[in-house]
Amino acid sequence: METEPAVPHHNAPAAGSKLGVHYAQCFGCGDEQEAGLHLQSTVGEGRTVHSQFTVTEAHQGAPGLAHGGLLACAFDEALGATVGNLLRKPAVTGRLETDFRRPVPVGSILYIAATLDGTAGRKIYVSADGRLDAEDGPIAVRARGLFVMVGLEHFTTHGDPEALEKFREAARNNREDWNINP
Ligand SMILES: CCCCCCCC(=O)SCCNC(=O)CCNC(=O)[C@H](O)C(C)(C)COP(=O)(O)OP(=O)(O)OC[C@H]1O[C@@H](n2cnc3c(N)ncnc32)[C@H](O)[C@@H]1OP(=O)(O)O
Repeated sequence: METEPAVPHHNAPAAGSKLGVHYAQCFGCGDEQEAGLHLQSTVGEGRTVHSQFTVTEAHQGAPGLAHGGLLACAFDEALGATVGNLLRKPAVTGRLETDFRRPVPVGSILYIAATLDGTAGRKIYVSADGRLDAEDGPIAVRARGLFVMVGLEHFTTHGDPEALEKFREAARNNREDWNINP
């Protein structure tokens, strides 16, 4: 199947919009996960989303340095936020590749710029660069993801139905932040 340019949903938030927390318990962005990444994202021009996260002591692998798997988590979140908010269709990560180019010290801020690269049927291709301490800082991590669009039954069948209902209630009350309906 041929890859086509990804076309943002007509209700996708405009450039400059700050994206809210999509789920309070999410390790990537949730505000009820004390040791989580607390990633914050803003829609950029075109098919881009800019995210930031501050590396804390809770995120270490080696002393004073971020754990690689945790950095991959930040990219999963940043890419997922890009897919979810620009396309406004439920999708999950099928494949995530990360290139670790420089160590990321505790205390640094990672600036992640993600772009929707294209779609092919249910497949969504998305990629991102993570730069150290400034939007034009040196690239520390690069990632490419393949997300797969899923029906809401993916979450009802495999997830926690009670938590999902609370999530849907929050989404109904805050449609501007997140819309789980395709
Ligand atoms: C705002 C939101 C932010 C959220 C950020 C966090 C996002 C996440 O972390 S999601 C959690 C992690 N991911 C998961 O748990 C997903 C687990 N995997 C699954 O449920 C399934 O394997 C799933 C849904 C991805 C695909 O299964 P299924 O629906 O049966 O589709 P399937 O036919 O296998 O694949 C669809 C297409 O994707 C392709 N594909 C699926 N997985 C991969 C992969 N790993 N590599 C390459 N291609 C793949 C298939 O080849 C197929 O391609 P084609 O249409 O060309 O034949």
